[in-house]
Amino acid sequence: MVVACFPNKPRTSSPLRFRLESLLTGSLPCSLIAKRYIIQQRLGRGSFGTVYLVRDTKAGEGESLKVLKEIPVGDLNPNETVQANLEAQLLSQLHHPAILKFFASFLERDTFCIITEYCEDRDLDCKIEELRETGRTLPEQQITEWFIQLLLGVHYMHQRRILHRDLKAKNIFLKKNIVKIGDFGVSCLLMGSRDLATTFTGTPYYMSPEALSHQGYNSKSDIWSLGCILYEMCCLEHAFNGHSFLTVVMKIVEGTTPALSEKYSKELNSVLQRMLSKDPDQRLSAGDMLKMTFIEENMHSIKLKFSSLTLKDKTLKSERDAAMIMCALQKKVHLQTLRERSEVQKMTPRERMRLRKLQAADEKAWKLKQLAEEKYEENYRRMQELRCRNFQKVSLDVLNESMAEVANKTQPITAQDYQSLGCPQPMDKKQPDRLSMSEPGEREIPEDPLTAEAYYYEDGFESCSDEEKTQEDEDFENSLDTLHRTCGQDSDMEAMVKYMENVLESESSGSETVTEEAQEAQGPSVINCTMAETRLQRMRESIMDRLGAEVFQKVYDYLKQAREQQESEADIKDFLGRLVEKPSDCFEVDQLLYYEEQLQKSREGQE
Ligand SMILES: Nc1ncnc2c1ncn2[C@@H]1O[C@H](COP(=O)(O)OP(=O)(O)OP(=O)(O)O)[C@@H](O)[C@H]1O
Repeated sequence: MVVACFPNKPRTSSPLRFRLESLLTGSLPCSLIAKRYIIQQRLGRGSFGTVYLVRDTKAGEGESLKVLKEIPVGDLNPNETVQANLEAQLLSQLHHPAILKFFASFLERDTFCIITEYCEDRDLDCKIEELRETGRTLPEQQITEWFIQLLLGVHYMHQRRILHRDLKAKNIFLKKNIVKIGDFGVSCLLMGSRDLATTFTGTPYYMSPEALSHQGYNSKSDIWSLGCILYEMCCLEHAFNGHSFLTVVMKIVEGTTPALSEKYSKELNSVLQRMLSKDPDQRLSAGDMLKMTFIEENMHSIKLKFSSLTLKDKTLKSERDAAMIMCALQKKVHLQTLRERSEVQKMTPRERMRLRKLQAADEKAWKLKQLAEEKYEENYRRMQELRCRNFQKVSLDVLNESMAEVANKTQPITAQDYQSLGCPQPMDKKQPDRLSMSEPGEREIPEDPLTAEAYYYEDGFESCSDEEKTQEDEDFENSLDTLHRTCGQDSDMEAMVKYMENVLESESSGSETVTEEAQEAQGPSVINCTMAETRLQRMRESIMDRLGAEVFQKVYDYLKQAREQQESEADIKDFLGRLVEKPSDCFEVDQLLYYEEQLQKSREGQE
């Protein structure tokens, strides 16, 4: 085995990385990245670069949190930069609810930045780890639901001739029970060649036999990785496990296909077997699997579930919107009252007096109306009582008598009543009243309650309705506008329902295999071997962090020699057991050696 060893020179931070870290630690004042992103927190570090949660200052409400992935790529020439941006543009045009949205990318000096959707419920790997730690498992229904979503996403990308090359639980993100595949197409965007992308992108546990034995990568290789993820969701451990890199590779290439426990349906197990077939030609494509009866039946029930959930969501949303409208209205009324008050302060004393009089009249008119109503009701009630009592003796005389009685008993509104209310008594044509005299122009207050109410309003207040549009009116209208826009947005669930409908209705399965050659139609990928070196350097740093620099060097030197001399697995395990607590901790050193060898080979091939 030819091994290329790279010097462990310390990495110099890129200017952008330094800036991002400074922004995060607060040593730099809050500033914008690419004129729009503000860093919020560091989410983690992957094998290519560091990931940050950012706020997009140009995004709409509820859509401002995004993810920035910064990847050091070394110096790129202008052609490479243009090509990288073109490929990134292509990725940003893909829309599927099961694919992590790729918003934008930009180059800043030697750092390539990718902006994607943010998934607040973390990744599937974290979820599986959490389940394992708490001794729980996922019910088959949930597994099938997530698996079908993944299948729909993979199908969508394969139809567009885009391969993932690194499907793994860590690249599946969870967002409100919707799964989203991250980094689709990114490997080719970053790697210098398809060969490099194939070799350096995959994660051993998920790599297909053909990818490991360099027999080419195609869409069926993504299906293998998806099968490994399905197994992991059911069993909470890798489908192909081992204490060393080589053991895992041997199990993948030559070992038996793992099966699910009895706990899971035989249909689900059969899907898994078809995905983990060693021969890529025997493996089903995403399109083929979506046409399987078991998958179709489950898709139907998920579609129904999602439709009813979105309906419920919409009802809740309408209620929320109604509350929002109410709140906006109350605010508007409150602001109008305040404005009226300030108008009053601007009035002359004479105007203010007139206003006070109008308000008092208002109050009195209301009280008068109440009083008239009460009297009217009382008279009516008495009349009814009387009618009842006299029902037996219906004679004209008696009736006349009764009516006279009623007339005596009814209580017309007296001058006293008016006085007690402080209201002017209506002008009596025969006997002009003192009060009414004092208010020239006042007319008679009618007995009818409604007319009585209107009595004092002849010289009413100015109406607000025909005033100019004010700021609060605009705010109010804007809030309705926002509401309207939000209502029009399709949720991920609705989009997923549409994709499911399309797949269920379509005749063809789209079963053809997407090969690397077909994918070349997109144009060559660019960002040279630097990415591979970056990845190896990151691996080296991460192993050293775990084992310590000294132990790492010992393990590295020993394994390099042992692999060259083809020593037995048992001997290697025995020796490593004396160097480290768990020989499996050396898994990544083995993997590093393998990658170094591959990179050396590809360099020799380029010369
Ligand atoms: N879109 C995202 N939303 C939420 N968290 C994210 C997102 N992308 C990445 N992360 C988190 O950031 C961390 C680093 O992610 P990244 O994808 O760079 O590395 P990785 O998946 O751990 O490894 P690799 O680089 O090999 O794929 C992980 O903890 C991941 O869960």
